[in-house]
Amino acid sequence: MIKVGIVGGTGYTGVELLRLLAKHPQAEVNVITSRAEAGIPVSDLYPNLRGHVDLAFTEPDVELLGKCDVVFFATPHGVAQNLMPALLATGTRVIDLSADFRIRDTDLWAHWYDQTHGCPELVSEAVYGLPELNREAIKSARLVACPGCYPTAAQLALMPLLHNALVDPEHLIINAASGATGAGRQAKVGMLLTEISDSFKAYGASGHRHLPEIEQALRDMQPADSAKAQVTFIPHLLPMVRGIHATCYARALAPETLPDLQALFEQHYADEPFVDVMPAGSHPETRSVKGSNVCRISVCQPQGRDTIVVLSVIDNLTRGASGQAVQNMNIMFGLDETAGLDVVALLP
Ligand SMILES: NC(=O)C1=CN([C@@H]2O[C@H](COP(=O)(O)OP(=O)(O)OC[C@H]3O[C@@H](n4cnc5c(N)ncnc54)[C@H](OP(=O)(O)O)[C@@H]3O)[C@@H](O)[C@H]2O)C=CC1
Ligand SMILES: CC(=O)N[C@@H](CCC(=O)OP(=O)(O)O)C(=O)O
Repeated sequence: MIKVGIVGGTGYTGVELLRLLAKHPQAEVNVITSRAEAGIPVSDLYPNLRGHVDLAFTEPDVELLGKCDVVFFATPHGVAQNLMPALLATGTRVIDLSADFRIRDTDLWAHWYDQTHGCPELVSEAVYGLPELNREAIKSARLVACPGCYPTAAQLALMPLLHNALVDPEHLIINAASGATGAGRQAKVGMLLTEISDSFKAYGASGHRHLPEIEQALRDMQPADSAKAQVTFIPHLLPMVRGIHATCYARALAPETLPDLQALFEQHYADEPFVDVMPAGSHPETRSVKGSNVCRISVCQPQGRDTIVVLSVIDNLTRGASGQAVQNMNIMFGLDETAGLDVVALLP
């Protein structure tokens, strides 16, 4: 069994990791940390785990975590980078769900995250954990930086088009909407039921920290000689608990010679266990992926004009965070990529 540690077990991504790993056939959680809840049994805080997880929270301790084969960080930005050098020195491998190691340009990171990076020397070693893009590099990585939730939905939607250089990479538009768990578990007035229910709004329209991350991966998936990316990204808050819906718009470079897009998408993702290209004319819905690691996609070309639209849905906590983190662990340890993730979405 792979010995797993989790730093930050009381947030939504931490408890989602526990839900998935509790049923993983080849991994067991040995250490789960929380400074505020140290000493408290996990199942006291999360009764859904009663009978499945027999552990208590402990203080984060590098020596204890270093005895694990792999450590997940489910902590706010800025935490993993401070513990990373000491932890990697113990020989354990790390999967970071935060944004600390996602952006290769540390000045750009500092600009968007409003703090100086605490561990710039390890940034270039980190592998961006989008398996459909970086599977080979993930296999041998010591440090995997899991993509953010909006980036995952948008990057999977646009990858077949950019990989085949079919659209203008400098005129991409991503309108995406997230459920409230995307904002984490901390108490904030703006996330109260009374503030968000029965309403819908955009936020961060003039700039959201996922923009540089989205653009970096959109460049990585293009042929090297033409890699550019300029994205207009507008996130929205949906009055629901889980799920992201991204509507992505791209302009065809040569509309008259476009291949059959449905066939292109189906072929691109034919061997991918966690991307489902839906039949032409489908409208994927967030509830069809609730609690599962699948990204459901559909592509269309409204009125046959030169704008291509790709619709993409994920569960922000599963494919957008903890499920993708477990998928990365499976790849790193040479396991069946779907181990512990063969879950049918909860519908309705
Ligand atoms: N929510 C989502 O949909 C997604 C979240 N993410 C990312 O995953 C990470 C976790 O998010 P989320 O689960 O929402 O959690 P929260 O940010 O709500 O939870 C944070 C956890 O980290 C622990 N923690 C906080 N500060 C420290 C510290 N200095 N040292 C050690 N532990 C600390 C907390 O426990 P305690 O303070 O008791 O130690 C708590 O368990 C974030 O970086 C987030 O951006 C990524 C994709 C999607
Ligand atoms: C609804 C909501 O507030 N969503 C979060 C993003 C979700 C996320 O967790 O992304 P990171 O891992 O990069 O933090 C936000 O817009 O800040």
